[in-house]
Amino acid sequence: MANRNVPIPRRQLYIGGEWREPVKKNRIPIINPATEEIIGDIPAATAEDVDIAVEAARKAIARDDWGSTTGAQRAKYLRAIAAKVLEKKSVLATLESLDSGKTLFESAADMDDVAGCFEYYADLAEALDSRRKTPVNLNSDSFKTYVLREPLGVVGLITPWNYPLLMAIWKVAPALAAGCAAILKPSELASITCLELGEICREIGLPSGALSILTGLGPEAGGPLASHPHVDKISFTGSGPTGSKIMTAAAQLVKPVSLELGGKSPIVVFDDIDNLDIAAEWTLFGIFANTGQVCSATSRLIVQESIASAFLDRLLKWTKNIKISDPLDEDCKLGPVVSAGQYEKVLKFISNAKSEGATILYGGERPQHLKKGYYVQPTIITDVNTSMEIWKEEVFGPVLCVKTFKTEEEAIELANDTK
Ligand SMILES: NC(=O)c1ccc[n+]([C@@H]2O[C@H](COP(=O)([O-])OP(=O)(O)OC[C@H]3O[C@@H](n4cnc5c(N)ncnc54)[C@H](O)[C@@H]3O)[C@@H](O)[C@H]2O)c1
Ligand SMILES: C[N+](C)(C)CCCC=O
Ligand code: NA
Repeated sequence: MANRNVPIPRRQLYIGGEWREPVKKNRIPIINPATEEIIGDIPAATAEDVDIAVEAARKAIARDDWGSTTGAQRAKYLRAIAAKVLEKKSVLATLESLDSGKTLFESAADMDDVAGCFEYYADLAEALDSRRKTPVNLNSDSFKTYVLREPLGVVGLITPWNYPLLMAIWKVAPALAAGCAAILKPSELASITCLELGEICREIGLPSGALSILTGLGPEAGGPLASHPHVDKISFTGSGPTGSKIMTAAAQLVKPVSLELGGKSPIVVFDDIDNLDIAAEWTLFGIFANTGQVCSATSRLIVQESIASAFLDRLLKWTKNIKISDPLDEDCKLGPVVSAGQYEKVLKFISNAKSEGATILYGGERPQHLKKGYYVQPTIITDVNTSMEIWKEEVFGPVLCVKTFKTEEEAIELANDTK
């Protein structure tokens, strides 16, 4: 049983290796989506704090204790972070569930992935040393030529709430492995574990300024980071519309940018499948894991007409048995969505689908046994056509839409019918 009373640490911004109150002293409430209660608050960074963090990052790169490290030295820091994450796994997982509504099982698995990711990039950092300077043979006596692999500089990392710590460290770990100085701006909807990463970096003695963590709102903290002239690259994971804004800001400075955005992935089930149960299990996993809040969620089921009825019967039977509860409950399989905004958005998608003529085969509402919390029933929608919003747009919630096909060509065309 999880300890629901894990205290929520009250942190400041993590800048230049220390905790620093935001210049404007503002804070943002932390809401537990399972109870709708305010359980703490996080600091809200603004452009002024971004300036301070960028300065700290530039200093780190100029200092020998970060700027002149070998990959092997940086790998030691990454492995120390991984070990601390595992040591604190139970508390971190509980904090992640309280903040984001993820089931405790999923949060714990995320923490294993976080540690694994730091280990993976530690290996790559070590491997970098022998490749840092590779000669290039130009068949010329007049020139000596090399390829030098160097860190890019200061990198800004802006991340979403669906895997709060995991999506952040998919960027932090490679940036540190490469020897960059990183500034992380996590999502304001779930930042607790990212701030705890700051505490871990302090505990293991990561050189100051190698990583700063600025919590805060997108336009107020993420915006100034993306458009800062001394941030050499932006790496962003989040929604398409925000990605487009980030790319626009970066383009003004011809700044490199990586974007990992949303999706509307298909899962295709053919009638020659050996085991319908396994297909049903993966279909449910694909759309209901993390309450459907996954960029790669398989939100469109495309099933061959001849088995559609039998397959849907099976899906329906299992969907009705999914345990929806507080994510810290044992055996919880479906927690709430992350926020009131996300809850409204998901319900609106469902009501729009209904008005466009689709059938809600199952779900579509708040579960009756839960009076509080941003819970949505696992939902299956049929009688969908390809011009409907539910077929085209990312819901980012526990909502599966279904279409049938006759031929393989038709299945492929439907699968690829996405922007
Ligand atoms: N491709 C992937 O690997 C992947 C992984 C996880 C999530 N996602 C996508 O993320 C989306 C859900 O996440 P979200 O709701 O947090 O996305 P979002 O775009 O609303 O926010 C992502 C981040 O951008 C920040 N932000 C918002 N406006 C900004 C602005 N104007 N300037 C700078 N930063 C700004 C937010 O504060 C947050 O930190 C979904 O579309 C999902 O598919 C993709
Ligand atoms: C592989 N994970 C852990 C499901 C992460 C998916 C990232 C997108 O939301
Ligand atoms: Na939260």
